[in-house]
Amino acid sequence: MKNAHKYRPFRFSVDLPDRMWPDKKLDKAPIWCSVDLRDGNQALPVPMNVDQKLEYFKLLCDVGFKEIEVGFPSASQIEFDFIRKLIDDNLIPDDVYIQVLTQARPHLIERTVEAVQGAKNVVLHMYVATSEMHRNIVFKRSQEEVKKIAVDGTSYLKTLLPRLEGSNVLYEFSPEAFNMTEPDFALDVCQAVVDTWNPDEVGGKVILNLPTTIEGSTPNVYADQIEWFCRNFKGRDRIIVSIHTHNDRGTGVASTELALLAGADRVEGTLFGNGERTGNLDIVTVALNLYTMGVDPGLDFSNLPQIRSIYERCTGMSIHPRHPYAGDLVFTAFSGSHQDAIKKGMDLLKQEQKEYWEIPYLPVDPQDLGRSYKAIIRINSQSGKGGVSYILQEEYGLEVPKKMHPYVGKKVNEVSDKLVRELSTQEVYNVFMENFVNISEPLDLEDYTIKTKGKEVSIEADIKTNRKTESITGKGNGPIDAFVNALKARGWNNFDIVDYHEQALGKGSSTEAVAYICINRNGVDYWGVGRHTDTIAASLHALLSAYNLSEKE
Ligand SMILES: CC(=O)SCCNC(=O)CCNC(=O)[C@H](O)C(C)(C)COP(=O)(O)OP(=O)(O)OC[C@H]1O[C@@H](n2cnc3c(N)ncnc32)[C@H](O)[C@@H]1OP(=O)(O)O
Ligand SMILES: CC(C)C(=O)C(=O)O
Repeated sequence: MKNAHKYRPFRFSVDLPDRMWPDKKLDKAPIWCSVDLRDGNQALPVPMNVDQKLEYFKLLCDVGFKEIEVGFPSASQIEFDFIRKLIDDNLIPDDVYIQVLTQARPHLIERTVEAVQGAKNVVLHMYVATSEMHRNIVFKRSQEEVKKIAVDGTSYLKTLLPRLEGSNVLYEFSPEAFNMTEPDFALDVCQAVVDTWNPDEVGGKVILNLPTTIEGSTPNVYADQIEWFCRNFKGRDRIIVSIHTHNDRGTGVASTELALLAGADRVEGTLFGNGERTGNLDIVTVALNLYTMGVDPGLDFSNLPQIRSIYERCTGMSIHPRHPYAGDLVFTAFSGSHQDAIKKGMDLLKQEQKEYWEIPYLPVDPQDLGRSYKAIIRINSQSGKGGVSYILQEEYGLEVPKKMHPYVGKKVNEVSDKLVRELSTQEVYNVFMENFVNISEPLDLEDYTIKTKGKEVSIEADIKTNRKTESITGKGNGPIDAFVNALKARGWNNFDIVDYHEQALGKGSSTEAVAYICINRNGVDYWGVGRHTDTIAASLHALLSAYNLSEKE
């Protein structure tokens, strides 16, 4: 990268050697404000229409947002009409504040106030960019002149308050690009704006929203800026400190979390981080990060797939498969060691009543977010025996004995390696069935009869080979022992049973027996499985399967 010299180091840090935020903990939810319908919407190639906005607004209310920025009413007729519809059709829950954004220009302010007349609860949000870059490039004005835009805009808005008689009105001011503004100047503008609005006279607190409009530093620098601002603002109890981060450096979430440690009270963001360029802060992630630290976020994401589907339909955006919490693949392990650990964790969870969720590689219970356990393990050539046996157990109820896992895992791995792709659960099952279950060549059990006399069991079995059917007989202390002796007497010998397991599969009249038998032949272990409605038949098939597999090698 030969052009690094084009970019200069970040210049707007504060000097805060006694910073306190690194020792703080996130132990309560902030006030949340969704800006999906404004900042998110303004970044869409095709902004939402009124119907989509209505559906989205309902979604935000259902999730539990109490402050929702519903638009920039002076921007377009659609924005204006949507807000009017919300108010005129009484669609806003009584405990929800709608928020509207405007520049500090009189005709836009006036139109904004017109848009919200009659609303029960309103946040009037005005922004003026304060950064050096904006002052020089956009406004071409000095610090004092830019401050005057903010103060004059605030004064003008205040003169219109009588038009909102009967509404609960809060004022929000954003020094846009706060993070790239000289800290003293940002503080000075905000102080002047709050003094102009004078919350002691108007009532309520002023929301001072301090955005990283474009990210420009590491999150710790932003946290310092927020802590410094909170400490130095005169009349901290007259304001709510709000943060509004973007994600240009991919650290929108981190910036928000550190800024909360640094003293911010309120967070603006969007679902899944839709917004300008690389997006706004993803509120879902911050809220669920709190949740997974044991803090109730006060927002309900227990049906994330449904929220995601409404989001995708209304915005036309899609969610990356690895998007935190919401992506298709975030609860899926393909790799063997992860699968092994997840299977062990899930097995323990079934056996023990645990106080805390503790599954390696699954930081959150998928079911808490409306996801299932179905896809937590998927099989490809990176997968191992633990994952394969998890699928067989969870999807097909097959309790493959632990010592057999490596044999099944190897077969499945070979198939996936050969196909160079993921295997469906059905394919995993097929590999298991075809390679281990009821293997009937060269020897097949056609029929058998068991007789019991005292403790002795005798068997007569018809065994079909590729040429003919032979009847063999044997005695033993149980059916399997008798069958082994019958086989050995016929000369199909030179093996020992070294392991045996059985299970019932299914319920009621459709219950089947599954037997797993391991024989050792010439020092090598071979596992076979028998599946039958009859328990003894299942065991005999398991033994023959193991024997047949040893013959194939
Ligand atoms: C960081 C953010 O996301 S801020 C929100 C951004 N969102 C949007 O812009 C979406 C909605 N915006 C719009 O529909 C339009 O831009 C409107 C309606 C606000 C204004 O429209 P127009 O006046 O036609 O155009 P435009 O936005 O280009 O206006 C630029 C002028 O506003 C001035 N301006 C920009 N921001 C502000 C502000 N916050 N307060 C006062 N004046 C401002 C500029 O300096 C410029 O002035 P100039 O003409 O003297 O150079
Ligand atoms: C209007 C402000 C808060 C904004 O959207 C930003 O700075 O990103």
